[in-house]
Amino acid sequence: MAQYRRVSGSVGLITLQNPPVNALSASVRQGIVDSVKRALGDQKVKSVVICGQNGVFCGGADIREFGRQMSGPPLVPMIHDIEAANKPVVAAIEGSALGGGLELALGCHYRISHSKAKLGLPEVTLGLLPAAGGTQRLPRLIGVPAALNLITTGRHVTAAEALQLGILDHVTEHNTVDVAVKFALSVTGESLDGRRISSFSCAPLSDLDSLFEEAMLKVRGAARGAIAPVACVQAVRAAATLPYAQGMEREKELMATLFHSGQARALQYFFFAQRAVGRWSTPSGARWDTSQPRPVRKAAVIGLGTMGRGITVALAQAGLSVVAVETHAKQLMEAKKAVPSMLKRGAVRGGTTIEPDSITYSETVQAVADVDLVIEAVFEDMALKEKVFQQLSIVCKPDTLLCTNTSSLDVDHLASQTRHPELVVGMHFFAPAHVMKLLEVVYGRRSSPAAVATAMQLGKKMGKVSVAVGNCRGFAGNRMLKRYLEQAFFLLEEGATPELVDRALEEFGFPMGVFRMSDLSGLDVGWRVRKADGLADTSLTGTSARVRQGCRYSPLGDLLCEHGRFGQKTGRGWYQYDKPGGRVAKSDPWLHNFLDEYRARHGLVPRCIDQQEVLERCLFVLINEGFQILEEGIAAGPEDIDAIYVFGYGWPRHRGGPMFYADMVGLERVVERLERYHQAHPNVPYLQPSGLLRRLVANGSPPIHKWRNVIKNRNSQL
Ligand SMILES: CCCCCCC/C=C/C(=O)SCCNC(=O)CCNC(=O)[C@H](O)C(C)(C)COP(=O)(O)OP(=O)(O)OC[C@H]1O[C@@H](n2cnc3c(N)ncnc32)[C@H](O)[C@@H]1OP(=O)(O)O
Repeated sequence: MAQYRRVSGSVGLITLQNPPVNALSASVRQGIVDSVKRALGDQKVKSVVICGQNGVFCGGADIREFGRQMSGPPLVPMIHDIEAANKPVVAAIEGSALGGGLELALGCHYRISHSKAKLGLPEVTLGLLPAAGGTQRLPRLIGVPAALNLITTGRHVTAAEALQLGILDHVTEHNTVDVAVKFALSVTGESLDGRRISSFSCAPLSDLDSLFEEAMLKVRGAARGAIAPVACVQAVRAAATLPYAQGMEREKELMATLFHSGQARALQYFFFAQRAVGRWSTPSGARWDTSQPRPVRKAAVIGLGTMGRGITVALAQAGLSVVAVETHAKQLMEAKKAVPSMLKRGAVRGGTTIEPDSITYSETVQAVADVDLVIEAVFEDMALKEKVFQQLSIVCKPDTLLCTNTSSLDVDHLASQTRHPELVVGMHFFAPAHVMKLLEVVYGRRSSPAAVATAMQLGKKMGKVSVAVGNCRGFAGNRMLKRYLEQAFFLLEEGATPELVDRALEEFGFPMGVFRMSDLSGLDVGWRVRKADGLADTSLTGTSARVRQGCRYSPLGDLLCEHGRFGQKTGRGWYQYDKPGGRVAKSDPWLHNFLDEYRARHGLVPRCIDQQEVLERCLFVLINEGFQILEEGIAAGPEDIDAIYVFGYGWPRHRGGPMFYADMVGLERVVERLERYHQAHPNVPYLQPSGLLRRLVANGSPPIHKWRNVIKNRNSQL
């Protein structure tokens, strides 16, 4: 809807009304069309102001309408009619002017904004392009290079930057609508000839071809197979080379290729999925809207290795005062140097300032006596962690929340070491902890709703996407990853190479394939866990070398570690590097010989493995574990798993996340392929389709947003 009224005698004021962000739904567009017509037809009205209710100009087209039959007046002619009006139209921008919202403002003759507003054309992040004239008007207004940057990245800019770029005419600290109305009065009757952006030409550039070639190269490099950024470059090129009307045709044509694409569906699903994970709940009844978080002003970190340092930085960046504890003097000294420089680099990147004395360092756990929350980040060793939790339980205030940054250990067991198990939760950060967006908040059997709510809220304050998950080995992310890694090892045994497997995964859209990723994170990490679990026994020979607990097992990773090949840190792993710590992975003949010898030793006849098999084996088994996790209630919904994989494991966002990908591929096909692979590898039980996956197929493979109903029905029968 849009409200229309006349103010200050001669100004028609149009207010968009569609809470919470005044998205341009069919009824809002109809309201705008009707109001503009009224204003232009009213002789008493000399100028027009368009604003949005509740301090938000407009969050853009209504994304929820995209998957449906479109109705109501289309955006392009609506904006065209505003620009063609013979009375000045002023956009009064507060809050956000994004996507179609900014495109609407670009159709106005003047743009006035509050200093706190954010502007941008984020359509590319939804798999689209700004197809309401954005790709044609913005380059004409601010020049091709700046428009390319905004349109291909979708980044939001502040009002100050928008003013500098020339998007805005004026920025105010006062009531924006009042300022815009006054301004509209002041320009009444003035010529609008120089105010219609569609009549502008793009500022000439000396070498347009090389500018666009470079832009295309950059975009293709960063897009990892996403098609929208490429289409954005093509559309801006049309603005630079064609008259406006033809440019608009090109914009429409390019949008048509994107609009119904699987990538657009995936990205729009993911937009809502990110918001859905904020509405968390746990089986014990704790919920985002009813569980009260506790205030956390002062926090502590125990253990200042790589993770602890990152967490310390992230806490300080969130404005908390932090006590950083490390009992090893050398490690403490190193951390005292490293943390301030990490903070400094972060401040430069983010344009922020950090209070230098917000962090105090200590060599003893006693220093955490008065903190509100502790995050333990010591070495991944249960005995050590037990000791830390026992100590914390004595030293801390009785109501201090005790969190563990374990990546797989039992949170309930750690809680049992304390006097207040209800105040214990897992906070599983991803390295580097001050950079990576994902945080798994792991609730235990006894974690109180307030404890979960506090950890979730703290994560948000730290700029993380916090996902609540239940307690199990590896939680959601690493539990699924284990199956993916196992399949990758099995593929090597059967004839694949690390290069082949990695290429398939990288072409799928992962920034790194599984083997390059293992080399980066260190092969010794998994080896240590497998040794602790009694799995990494390379003394076994014959058939028993490749079987553990009755299931297929590959000792390849263990053997590599025994050769001292820990990945990048030792200069050798699945690949070779020019030196320890080197970054550029090169194919390693030693490794290929090693694989040949290994296969010969175990009587394995290598066969040709294609990329499709790599993707199906590695991804479908990971997805299958995801269904198992949903079945067990470890994750509340598919959106949680998808957010974990996109934000924590490099799953390409334009493929929506593993669970969305399964929906796209078709659940029946996933079941069929898993069954086939299970038949071929009967000693790999995880290739058997999970009960939930089968039930969804039996229920006619409902779309992903209906899966929760099937999960709920099952749980209510238990
Ligand atoms: C052939 C057809 C041609 C059509 C041409 C189309 C050209 C134009 C395309 C577009 O405009 S696409 C949309 C572009 N806009 C965006 O991408 C902005 C998306 N929104 C945001 O970034 C943020 O919501 C915000 C506006 C910055 C506000 O952030 P805040 O943190 O305050 O609130 P949120 O929790 O994010 O959102 C609240 C609520 O509103 C829903 N929502 C937000 N934007 C939209 C939207 N554009 N359409 C529909 N719904 C929207 C959001 O999902 C939240 O609801 P819940 O999911 O929590 O229920």
